[in-house]
Amino acid sequence: MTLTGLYVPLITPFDDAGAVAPDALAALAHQVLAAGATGVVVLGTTGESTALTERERREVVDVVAGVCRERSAPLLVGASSVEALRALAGRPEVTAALCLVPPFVRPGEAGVLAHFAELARVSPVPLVAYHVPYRTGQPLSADALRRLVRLPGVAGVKYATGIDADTTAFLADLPPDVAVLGGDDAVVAPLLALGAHGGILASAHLATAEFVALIDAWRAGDVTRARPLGHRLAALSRALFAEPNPAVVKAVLHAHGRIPTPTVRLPLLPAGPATVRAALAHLDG
Ligand SMILES: O=C(O)C1=N[C@H](C(=O)O)C[C@H](O)C1
Repeated sequence: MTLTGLYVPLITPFDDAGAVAPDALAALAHQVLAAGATGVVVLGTTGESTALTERERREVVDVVAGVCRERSAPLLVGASSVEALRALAGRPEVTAALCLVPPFVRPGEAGVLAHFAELARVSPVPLVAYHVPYRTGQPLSADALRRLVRLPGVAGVKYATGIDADTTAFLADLPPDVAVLGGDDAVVAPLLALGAHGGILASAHLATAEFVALIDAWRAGDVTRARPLGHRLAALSRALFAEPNPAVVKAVLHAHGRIPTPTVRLPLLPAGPATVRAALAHLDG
């Protein structure tokens, strides 16, 4: 299995009472898949998974699994512990688990590799390692990344770092059948230019078809089309990430009438009006 294309990490919409809004969630999944996304992700950072109860997490997976079943679309689910991975057994819609490099502990590269080897051993589905060192505090060299994606049961990596010497070394020498999906929205275009297979991009709730076109253009080597589109979408991503994700994405979706409220749960705070106006101007202006 090589994962390619655009995967939209869905926000979790809340209603006026602050509960998960299942109909709005299903509608969002339908909208982005109809606009050309290859698949969707639930319970990522963008889904505020750490602010949901266990029951809400199950509800989110149930709702979006239903949409993916109907549309035969791949579904990735955030699951970073043995318990969360085992809960994915018996869910045929789940293509892979998005599994975070252990945060905060900073176990070192050998610890990260041992951790993923053990999770892959018990997981009922392949793992996509979520490498986001500015959140986890754990860097990985090109050599460690290569060893990580060669582990049995690891299908690829969501790569959410800036672009540095380890990035170029890693992408220059990728094992076959391994997917690199960009997860740092503002630099996904250069990552695609280096050979990434697609992206997991919260920004792609908006301008979904354009993000699909960006991935297609870089993968086809159509630089004339890809470069200006990449610049435009990077500016949109910068506007959507001007405050902690997904506060601005939710505010814009709400302003467009696609979700019932812009509510985010603590510790996130609602996006400020000027930030939301600036993001809307990128889309509507
Ligand atoms: O939820 C995700 O998956 C994503 N999280 C990133 C983050 O918030 O740091 C951003 C990316 O677009 C997708």
